[in-house]
Amino acid sequence: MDTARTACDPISGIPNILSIAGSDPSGGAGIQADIKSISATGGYAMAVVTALTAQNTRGVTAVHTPPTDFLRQQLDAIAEDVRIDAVKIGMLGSAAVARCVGAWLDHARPPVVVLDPVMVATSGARLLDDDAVRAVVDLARRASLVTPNIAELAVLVGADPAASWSAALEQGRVLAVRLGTRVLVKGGHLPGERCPDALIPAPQDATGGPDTVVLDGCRVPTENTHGTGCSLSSAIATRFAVTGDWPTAVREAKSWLEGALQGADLLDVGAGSGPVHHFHAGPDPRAHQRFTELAWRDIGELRRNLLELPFLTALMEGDLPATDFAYYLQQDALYLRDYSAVLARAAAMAPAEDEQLFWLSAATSCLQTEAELHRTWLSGKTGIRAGEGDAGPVTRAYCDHLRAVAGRGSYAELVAAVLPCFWLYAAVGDHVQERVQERVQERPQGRPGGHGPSGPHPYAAWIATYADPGFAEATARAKQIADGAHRRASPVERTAMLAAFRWSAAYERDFFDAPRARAAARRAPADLREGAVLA
Ligand SMILES: Nc1ncnc2c1ncn2[C@@H]1O[C@H](COP(=O)(O)OP(=O)(O)O)[C@@H](O)[C@H]1O
Ligand SMILES: Cc1ncc(COP(=O)(O)OP(=O)(O)O)c(N)n1
Repeated sequence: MDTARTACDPISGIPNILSIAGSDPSGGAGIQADIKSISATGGYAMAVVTALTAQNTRGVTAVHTPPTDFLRQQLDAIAEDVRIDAVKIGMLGSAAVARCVGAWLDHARPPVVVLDPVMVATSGARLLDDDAVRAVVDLARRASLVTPNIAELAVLVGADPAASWSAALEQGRVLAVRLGTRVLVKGGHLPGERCPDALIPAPQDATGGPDTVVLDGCRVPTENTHGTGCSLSSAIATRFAVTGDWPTAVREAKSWLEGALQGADLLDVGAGSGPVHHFHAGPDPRAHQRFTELAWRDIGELRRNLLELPFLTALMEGDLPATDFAYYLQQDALYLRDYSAVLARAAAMAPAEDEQLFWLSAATSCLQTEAELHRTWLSGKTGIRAGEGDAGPVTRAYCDHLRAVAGRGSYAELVAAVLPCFWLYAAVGDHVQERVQERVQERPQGRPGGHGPSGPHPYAAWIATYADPGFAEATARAKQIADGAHRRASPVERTAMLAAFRWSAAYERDFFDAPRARAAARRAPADLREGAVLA
């Protein structure tokens, strides 16, 4: 089974996940748990029923298995119409059902298959007859990931259930070799305060590939653990379809499940082992809010600090030291070159042509602005030539942050990371323009704004560049794109967007403060300067 990065719908970012599993009418396990889990973790859920159980939180009283040709019709109906980004397989019940699903996998070839080899429910009820185990092993060879619990792991390797974490890991390794696929060993049924899981690579991956990844977790003190295996495997399938990385998918799914277990006692469902709270995080309230509103509010204090920076006050007053201004321009020119490359990356990741074109044009105008900075401001007025000078610590950190998001983050995260450069710069421009106008009205004869008793404003021409209507338009479009990306993002991505925006905003503020910080450092006694050798 091909396990390369999946391509879920690039526009919505919502993958289509198919659960092939049994029905648990009490809603805690089976397809009912799968649908809740897939939906809660950012996927679109589909379900094909393999078997019907009469079940509640205390146990299973009957199982009805519909004919396998009807199962095949359900599977074909979906595959003929819908792009399937990942499949999760749960209860199969019989060898015939397992073989039917295996034949369909060979035919439909979905890109990702997560198999939870359900054999026994928490209540102790058998959910797989004896001769079906071989058929499930056969099916497991076609899976991208198999997620047995301790008892199922023992059956699959033909041994007694592991009594310790190290024994479970050993059985997991044996199973991965036997099946030729990756295995998630789950510590849920072992004693102890911790509840680790471990992702064991497929043998072909293990040669020079990734090592076993242990994902630690704390044990949530609750009796309500019905359906944890179903919920976890569905969440992993969903998060893998979104992220394309197994350790990330398992980490995100496990962390979400921990929240669902913590919220389980809030539910009042049945007298036995109750279900977990799939929607513990609620429908993400941020889905209905604009990113730009959330983010702007989030950096309220930072914005106030930025507008009060001595650099801006001195710029407006016209008494900013020329060396500080030159340093600022020089760092800006260095920054713009990297920023342009990051914008080009956003263009490459953009889901639609109009967004692609927007980022490409922004990347181009950065390079043009950089050239203009050198031509008009740097070489002429400060004697600094193009490419001269090193990036200072703030420029370096800001560019590193942007490059890291461009390399590792999603499109939504990258859009959030590049936005402050548009938006805060525009806000600084508006602020400076407004104050300058106010002062002109207060002191029509004096600075700033032209010729007064103390002479022309030295930065009037620079301040005038802030009034560029083209930049205001581009800022409005970048904000609109960020709002769209946020609407389509998963809850995890929304959090990452806010963090990326917050970091960039902080660097943006520090960027305007960098000339002052540099001048202060230069005034410090020699033995306190960076790199000083102390006797
Ligand atoms: N009490 C608990 N606290 C935290 N995590 C748990 C708890 N019980 C199970 N888990 C986690 O739930 C997932 C399902 O594990 P497990 O219960 O072993 O499987 P199954 O539900 O298939 O029997 C695993 O990630 C496991 O670590
Ligand atoms: C219809 C159905 N499918 C699977 C299970 C067992 O699910 P699992 O998630 O392994 O749940 P617990 O063992 O934690 O209950 C089921 N009970 N019913």
